[in-house]
Amino acid sequence: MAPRGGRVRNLWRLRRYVRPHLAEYGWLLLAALAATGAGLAVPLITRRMVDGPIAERDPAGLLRLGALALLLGVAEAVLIFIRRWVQSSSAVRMEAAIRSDLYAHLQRLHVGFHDRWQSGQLLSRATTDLSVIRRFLSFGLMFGVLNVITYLAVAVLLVRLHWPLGLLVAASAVPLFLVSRRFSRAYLVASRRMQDQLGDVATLVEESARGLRTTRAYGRRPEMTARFSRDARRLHDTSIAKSRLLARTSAYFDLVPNLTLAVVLVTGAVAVARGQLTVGDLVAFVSLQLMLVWPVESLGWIIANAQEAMTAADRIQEVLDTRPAVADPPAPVPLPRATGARRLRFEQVGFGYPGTTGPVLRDVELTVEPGETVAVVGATGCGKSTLLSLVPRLHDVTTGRITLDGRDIRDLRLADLRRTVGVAFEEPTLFSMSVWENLTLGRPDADEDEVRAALAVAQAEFAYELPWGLATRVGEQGLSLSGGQRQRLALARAVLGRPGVLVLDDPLSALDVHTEALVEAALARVLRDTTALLVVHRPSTVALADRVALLADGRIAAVGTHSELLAGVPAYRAVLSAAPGAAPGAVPGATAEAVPGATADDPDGDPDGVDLVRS
Ligand SMILES: Nc1ncnc2c1ncn2[C@@H]1O[C@H](COP(=O)(O)OP(=O)(O)OP(=O)(O)O)[C@@H](O)[C@H]1O
Repeated sequence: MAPRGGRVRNLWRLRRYVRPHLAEYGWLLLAALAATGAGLAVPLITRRMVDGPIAERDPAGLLRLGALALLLGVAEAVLIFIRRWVQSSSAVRMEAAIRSDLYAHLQRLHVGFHDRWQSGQLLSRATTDLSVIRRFLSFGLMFGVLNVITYLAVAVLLVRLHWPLGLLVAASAVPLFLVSRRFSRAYLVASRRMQDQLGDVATLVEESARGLRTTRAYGRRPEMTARFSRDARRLHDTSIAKSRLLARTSAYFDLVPNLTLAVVLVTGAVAVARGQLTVGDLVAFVSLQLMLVWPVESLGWIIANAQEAMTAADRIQEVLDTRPAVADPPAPVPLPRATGARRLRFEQVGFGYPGTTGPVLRDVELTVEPGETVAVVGATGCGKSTLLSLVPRLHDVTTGRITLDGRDIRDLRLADLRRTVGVAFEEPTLFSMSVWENLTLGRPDADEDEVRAALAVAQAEFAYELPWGLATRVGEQGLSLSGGQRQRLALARAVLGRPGVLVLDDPLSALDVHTEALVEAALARVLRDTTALLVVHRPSTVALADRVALLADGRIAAVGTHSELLAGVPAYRAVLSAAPGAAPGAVPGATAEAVPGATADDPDGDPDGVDLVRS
């Protein structure tokens, strides 16, 4: 949590969203001041009525002044209506502008940021926190300014009517000020705690909704419910404590003006009896003082609202102040638009996730020649997916560099890089949009023929059989499709438009043997024209690759053809035989029939595989 000064500054920094509405705010303030002026004039007219027409029994004068009071009352009502109408709509527009900037920023932020932040915390910032800020901009701020002006104006009028009582009323602001200071400090802590806990609950709800199947399948509903109840109870307790704090302070804010009123009534009556004050003066004094009750009573709410808005601004700025770690370089190097395969090279690449001890990848040296396909094989958790994620710059290398046609990928414009690199992840994500939109996510300009060709490669023509064909909206995260169908659509998305580099993380894992064979055959044709890096778990998929890189302990332990590695690197054989789809005790490709050119007892093979490492 930022220090107090920082939080005020964070709220102040949102002024750029208010700036376009400054003129509206000016008019609003003017309307509000006019309404307050009209309201303040009524007690003064009442005073003249009491001391004039009523005391002198002058019905015509009474009617005149009554009509004037009525007119002022109507004017006040109309002005308040206009103020509220305009006020809400400009605040909603400001909220929408902040929300779209926040969303755009979240989209720009690197993957590492999203790894660290709970989605519920982001969700609550984009919803609850922004609503708090909208309430402050539409009501809290305006009433804060207006109430101070009203208080000052009334205090001046009261002092002019009867200075000792006027000063008494003005002095009653001192205890109010002291209470509000203590209250705002305590309320700030409580509101930050509540807004954070709200984010935790949102995270839990989101996680539970996503993991519903797993929870049900493992019969963990009671545990999940208990976990949710615990967090919800915590939020409930904080919320109650916060409300009680406000209730206690509001009671005090109620008490002060009412006590002052009692003193004024008694002292005022004595003053009237002594002839120091007219009845009209006393009526006007009391009426004006009554006008202060609401501004004082609402003080607690306004302070609470301002504190919540500061907390919300603090939480929003935490996100907006995070700079994308992966961004366009200041002077991007152009990547020739040439279609066709690119040369991908890892030069002494090292990488470690922020906040973790020790690198995941070390001194990775690997070249994938144009048109070549290299499979990355290794034990689970050795860093294969991490290695692939470096190519589209989901993360940046910690040491060394990755080049594309000799250019460091960090020197390229991100849009150029990502247009050149087609990616399919282990977990195929589909968005709540049509199949067509999902497919053309990275290439909105793709035409029907290109989409058809991509679907053919991925054996995903089933998409045409969906109720509305490619216009069918797939459910949240594509849940209405099977795992294999989602994977094939994700593969089609990656190969769409024949990117110069293809990065596929175990793209066929969810497919049955028959479909896998069909996809492999089609993919083999695509791979001929592109540079590809594939993470492969199944031995059968290794056949797609020209060469294989064995990753162990974050290093490339061996590089060679499948048959070379099979023959010469025991660790490779061990990894493949442990892989799903490998027959127990036998590795496909260990015989010459399974992978042409492979021999189980390659005479040139080095048992350690050290000589096979080349790039
Ligand atoms: N976002 C992350 N933050 C911190 N550590 C991570 C993150 N993602 C992965 N790791 C760690 O990095 C290491 C390599 O993970 P990675 O997913 O690259 O392995 P992998 O070889 O692809 O595994 P698998 O074959 O099981 O998919 C693991 O120890 C993992 O715990």
